[in-house]
Amino acid sequence: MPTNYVLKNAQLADGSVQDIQIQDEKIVAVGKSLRADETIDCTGLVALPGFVDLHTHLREPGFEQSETVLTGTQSAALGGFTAVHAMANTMPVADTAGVVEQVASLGKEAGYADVYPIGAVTVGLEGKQLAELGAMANSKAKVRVFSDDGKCVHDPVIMRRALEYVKAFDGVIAQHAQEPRLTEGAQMHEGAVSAELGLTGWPSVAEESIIARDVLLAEHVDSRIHICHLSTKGSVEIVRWAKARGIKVTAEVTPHHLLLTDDLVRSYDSVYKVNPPLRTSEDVTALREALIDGTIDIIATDHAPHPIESKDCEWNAAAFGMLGLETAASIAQEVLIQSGKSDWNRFSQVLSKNPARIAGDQEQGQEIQAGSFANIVLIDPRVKRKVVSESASKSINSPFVGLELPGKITHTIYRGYFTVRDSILAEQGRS
Ligand SMILES: NC(=O)N[C@@H](CC(=O)O)C(=O)O
Ligand SMILES: [Zn+2]
Ligand SMILES: [Zn+2]
Repeated sequence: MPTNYVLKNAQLADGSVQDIQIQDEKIVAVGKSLRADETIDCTGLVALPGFVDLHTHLREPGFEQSETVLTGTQSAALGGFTAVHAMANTMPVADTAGVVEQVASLGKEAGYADVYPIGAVTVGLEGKQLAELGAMANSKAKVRVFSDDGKCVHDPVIMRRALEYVKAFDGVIAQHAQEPRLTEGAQMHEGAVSAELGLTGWPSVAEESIIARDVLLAEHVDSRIHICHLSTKGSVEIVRWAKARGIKVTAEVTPHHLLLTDDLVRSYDSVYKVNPPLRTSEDVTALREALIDGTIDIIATDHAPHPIESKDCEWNAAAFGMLGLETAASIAQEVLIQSGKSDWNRFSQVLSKNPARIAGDQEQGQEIQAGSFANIVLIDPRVKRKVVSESASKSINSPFVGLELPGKITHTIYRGYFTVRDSILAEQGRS
């Protein structure tokens, strides 16, 4: 593995074509006619800061038959990610310094990406008692993002305390906005399709009412709130209103909510079962516009692997969740670039710079310039590819299999090392 090489003639987010010289962990120069021990021809490729996923389920500890930190970060590398934030709904739950340190050290051992554990907000995700946020923040894992994802922090007093607590270390609460009483037994989006299929609906208001409450709570205690997987037009309007008012709210959208609608549920194929549910085309349009105009800050995958037996059953019994790491960039390209509505600069903001900023990741999301850590992804935007079910993930619950999507990740560079080269995963991460 050369520690001194040049990526030749790569197109940067601003459209300029440059050489990028990398030495050890860092970018040492960006310019023309750079030389080093090895040269990699990047003509036609787009070079961007490595992607950062603020919402990944790595499933370890406890659900290793679905995914492990190793397989999840391999999948991340193939998708162009150099950092992932691992959700806390593991077993045991990541609600103590011990568990978050374990997840962080598994990430280091694997060596494919920075793994930042997300700490639970409440003990056991039970919504009753605040977890030891300070102990997790002060642990070796230095947790800054806290979430009960999978469950909503529905008690407003606990939410208020959590928001107040994380201010001390500039942390953020990431809320899974789902009013529990309004979604009891819910199986899909509540609307025309659920009525027709006779499935219990998940009304948009169940998401919107929690977001409205939480932005107001965040304003009241002057803290930061992040909204996970925004999925409705109404949610977009509330976030837009809150931002205009100066409330410190950030929001994410998943690739699947940018592309797919509840019409797909007519197939009763449980690969389309997800929380929050796939919504209507009107919602998809609003989410796309919000991503482009900055109301939505980031794309986060909500990569949620499940074993075959949890999906290969009737709709009502199937687990919620879908894969996302290896297809996220293609969907971002479809929505931002192929649509002609945005550019690589915005692409890079929503998949790298903004998630790194929200989470306070110091060594991620840096500009491609001398002095930055060499976390870089190279994309061939000209390629069209049909998504196949083979992937590095241990699970196969991708709703995108069979679809033709634009773009291909050719190389992922994590702290100077290739985790993916010529679209092939390195056998070992950064050991
Ligand atoms: N998105 C999902 O449908 N499922 C997630 C939980 C979550 O993100 O809420 C999971 O952990 O499987
Ligand atoms: Zn969630
Ligand atoms: Zn999730």
